[in-house]
Amino acid sequence: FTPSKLPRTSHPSSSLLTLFSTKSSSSSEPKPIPTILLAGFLGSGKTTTLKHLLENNQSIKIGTIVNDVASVNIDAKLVSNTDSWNESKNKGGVIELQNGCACCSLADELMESVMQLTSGDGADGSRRELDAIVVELSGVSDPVAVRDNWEVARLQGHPATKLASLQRTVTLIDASTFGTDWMTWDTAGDRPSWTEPGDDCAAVRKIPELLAEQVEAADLLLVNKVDLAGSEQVTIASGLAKGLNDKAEILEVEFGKVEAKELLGTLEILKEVAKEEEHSHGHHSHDHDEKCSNPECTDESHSHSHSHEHSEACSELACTDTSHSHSHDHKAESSCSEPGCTDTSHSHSHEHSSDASCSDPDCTDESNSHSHSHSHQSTATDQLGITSFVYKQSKPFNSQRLLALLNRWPLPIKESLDLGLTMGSTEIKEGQEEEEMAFAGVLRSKGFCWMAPTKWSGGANSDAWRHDTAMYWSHAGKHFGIQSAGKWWGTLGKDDMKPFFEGNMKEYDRIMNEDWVSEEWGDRRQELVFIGAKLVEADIRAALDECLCTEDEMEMYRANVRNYMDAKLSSGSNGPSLFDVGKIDQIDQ
Ligand SMILES: Nc1nc2c(ncn2[C@@H]2O[C@H](COP(=O)(O)OP(=O)(O)OP(=O)(O)O)[C@@H](O)[C@H]2O)c(=O)[nH]1
Repeated sequence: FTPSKLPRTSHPSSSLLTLFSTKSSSSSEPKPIPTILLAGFLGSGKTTTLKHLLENNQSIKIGTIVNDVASVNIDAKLVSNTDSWNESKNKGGVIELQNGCACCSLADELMESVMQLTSGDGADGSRRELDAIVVELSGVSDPVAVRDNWEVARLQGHPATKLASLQRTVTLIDASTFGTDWMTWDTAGDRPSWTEPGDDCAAVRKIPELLAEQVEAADLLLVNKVDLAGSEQVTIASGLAKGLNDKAEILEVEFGKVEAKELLGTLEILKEVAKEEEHSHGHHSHDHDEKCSNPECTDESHSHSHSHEHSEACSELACTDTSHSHSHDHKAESSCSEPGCTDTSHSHSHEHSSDASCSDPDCTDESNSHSHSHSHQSTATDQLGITSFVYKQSKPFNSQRLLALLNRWPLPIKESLDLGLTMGSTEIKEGQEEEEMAFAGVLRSKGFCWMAPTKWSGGANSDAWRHDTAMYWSHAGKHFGIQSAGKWWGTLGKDDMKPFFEGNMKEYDRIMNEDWVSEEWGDRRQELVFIGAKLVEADIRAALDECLCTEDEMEMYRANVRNYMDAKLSSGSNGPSLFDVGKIDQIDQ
């Protein structure tokens, strides 16, 4: 297990490591089907979004896998119904994942469902031709864990990963509750019907942690229910989401109304489908440009979802179709950043072809679909003053001083979050310690930390294990926790590490370049990300620096390591057990 990565206590699913065929792929194997994870809290609108996708795309054949927490999978029924109503040629099929979460207990079933979905298509048993697979996760699933499991399966050659490739995570956010949920003390088990009795894995999940994981994993964030939420709630939800994950595209939507290409994230799917259709039906699919509003267009087989050239027509008053989200496609040109475009109901997502005009230095989309979301979200984030920084140090924390600081850390309450986000919360009030106030604006912090042992001897009371153990620090909303994250790579020599990276030397090089702080200490380090509203970075850094071991403490640390090793060696045991990888994870759980 890689000590430099966040371990998921119950994943990767050990059962995924069970036996399956590791046949090597042959060139005749078909291209894997692009697979999308649809995540989001309970009730955020996943099923609504999925239904909208199935109802409003006439040419993409989508297979769905629906995971619900309850023993009766209502979502699967809803989706199945929608799928059945599709024109028969586009039916993708629906598979239920039931009574557990796909991130752990159902990991194997997810793989099997993919196999099932892509195998027979009924009568002749031939392979079902799908353009995409959408997996609707349960409201308490962690998409990162699903991806981790998938990757383990892929590395092990699971046949499902040859049939489908996990490409994208789309997370729904309920704009009307996001701010409140962020500041709750609840665990998922505290919410009626969020989890099934006995599903302890899901029940103990802290709601803000789940929210953070779901948001942070996303390639696309759909801030849903904007009709229900007030504009301030939408601003807070979008701003918080942007602060947690500034790499994701963010769209504000209602009833999950988003165009298929936004959700699926790749125009390749659509292009291939369009090509196929053109071949088989002649001219059937058409570009949704000016002709789209052609009053004579009577083609009922498509949804009349509109794409426009970016022109005055963008704000076309005559466009009264309420069934679609008015997400607009533009050709890349100077008018892309047109200051006059004030339509806040759409996302300004851009589609343009890869040509000379695509010289935007910020454009990193390798697939060339160049899907951009901008302006409204960044404005929201700017207004909220959400920023982030990384705290990196190559010394351990004095554990007692750090814990004392954390005890004084004022975790914000809901009211002050709203206040903090809209007015700034880092103003120092009379009688309050500057250091405490420095942390008031922190909404999320996470990363690895190195804590110096406090007792090198004393049997069960000894915490010498800290020397080897990377700690994962995770704070979301009111919840704060530090737990073991496995061993530092520095417990091994550079050469001993190499066998762990066979086939992935890039990661080895990355660790050497980015994480390996010194020959003496290896990758032991502090690496903490802070995200918050109007953070006073210098004060937070100063408060944390105060907790680092002093030079004298470092000398003592070194002496203790030497003594410890000498004692171990002279005890005649099989070498320094402190450095045995994989033995002490459970100590502080
Ligand atoms: N007003 C409003 N209601 C919405 C919107 N999106 C979804 N809903 C409603 O919210 C409720 C929950 O939506 P679902 O799509 O079932 O949510 P979900 O994420 O699939 O829920 P779970 O599968 O139970 O986690 C339904 O009653 C929807 O009709 C929206 O944008 N606005």
